Amino acid sequence: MRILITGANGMLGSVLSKKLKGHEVFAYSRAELDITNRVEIKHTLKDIDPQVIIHAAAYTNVEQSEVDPDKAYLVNVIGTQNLVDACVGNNVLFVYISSTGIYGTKKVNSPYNEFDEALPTTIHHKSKLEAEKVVINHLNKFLIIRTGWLFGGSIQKEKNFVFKRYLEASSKKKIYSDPNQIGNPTYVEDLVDQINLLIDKQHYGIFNCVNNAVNVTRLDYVQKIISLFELDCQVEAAPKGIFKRVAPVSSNESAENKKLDFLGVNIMGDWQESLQRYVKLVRSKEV
Ligand SMILES: NC(=O)C1=CN([C@@H]2O[C@H](COP(=O)(O)OP(=O)(O)OC[C@H]3O[C@@H](n4cnc5c(N)ncnc54)[C@H](OP(=O)(O)O)[C@@H]3O)[C@@H](O)[C@H]2O)C=CC1
Ligand SMILES: Cc1cn([C@H]2C[C@H](O)[C@@H](COP(=O)(O)OP(=O)(O)O[C@H]3O[C@@H](C)C(=O)[C@@H](O)[C@H]3O)O2)c(=O)[nH]c1=O
Repeated sequence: MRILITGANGMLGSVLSKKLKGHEVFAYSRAELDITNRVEIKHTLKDIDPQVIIHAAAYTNVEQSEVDPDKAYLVNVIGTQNLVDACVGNNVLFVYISSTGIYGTKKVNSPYNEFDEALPTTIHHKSKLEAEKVVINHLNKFLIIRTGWLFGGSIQKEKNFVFKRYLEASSKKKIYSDPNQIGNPTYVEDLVDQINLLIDKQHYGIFNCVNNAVNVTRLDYVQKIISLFELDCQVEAAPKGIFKRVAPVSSNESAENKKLDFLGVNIMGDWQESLQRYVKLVRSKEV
């Protein structure tokens, strides 16, 4: 299949670009294809005539989106609209990468599923939900993938939470992490396999796609990262106020893959096992 990938320089996009072997992949970084450039989008899609578009480009700075909402809406909503408009009338499968952060704050400590209403609380997550609506309202062949707390890929990527914690703990005896926010640390390699399976099996619609994690806090996550790197550093619960955020991010970004389970196609494994595989790669300098 001819697959076009946006955001190819990002944490997810770069792994998608490498891993979707067996397909004819056309991967574009921002420098090669800016999704806010409507004319460029139109020409590229006409030239490539893709059968699948995996749209992994986004403005992902949650904090900065509160300060500059126009930037978030321009890239995330209008950028998606530009791609969608160029697909209308073509028989292309559009895969949009969204976030479990869109569910908001209604549930306190139980995971969100696809039948929960999305009530986002931050500009970033509002922009992600608006983009979902653009896809749903204009296309009939789409996959919306709601994921969260991604890790993996090159250690140089800005969004690489795992490697950043490794660097921090390498130079300190004690670090802090948030004991109040829960979510599902999710390995990009697993996510790519899951997306590939959904495409192969011709499933369409909205899917939560996260690694299996029950009531896992950022503190649990960072403790596990540091223990897998075998660093001599204590990870303690951050006192209130240490991680002051501009964005009112939900303290519950956790989710379950209910629809994948119903359909018998959930191949997302346990987060700790996936994290172990990734840390092993980082330690052997393979990424
Ligand atoms: N990281 C996470 O924990 C989560 C991510 N997601 C979603 O997954 C997807 C991938 O995110 P992730 O890889 O982690 O994030 P990254 O920030 O690593 O990647 C996003 C990529 O989008 C590119 N981009 C930004 N603006 C434009 C533009 N105008 N035109 C083209 N490309 C652009 C960036 O380019 P450049 O490199 O030049 O800045 C970057 O490479 C996104 O849709 C994100 O919302 C969802 C939930 C959690
Ligand atoms: C630095 C640090 C942060 N934290 C906490 C504070 C804060 O809640 C959070 C910040 O991490 P991030 O910057 O990765 O968080 P954030 O940008 O909010 O991460 C997100 O990415 C976007 C794209 C999404 O869609 C979200 O759903 C989410 O997965 O982690 C720790 O617990 N320990 C630490 O050492």
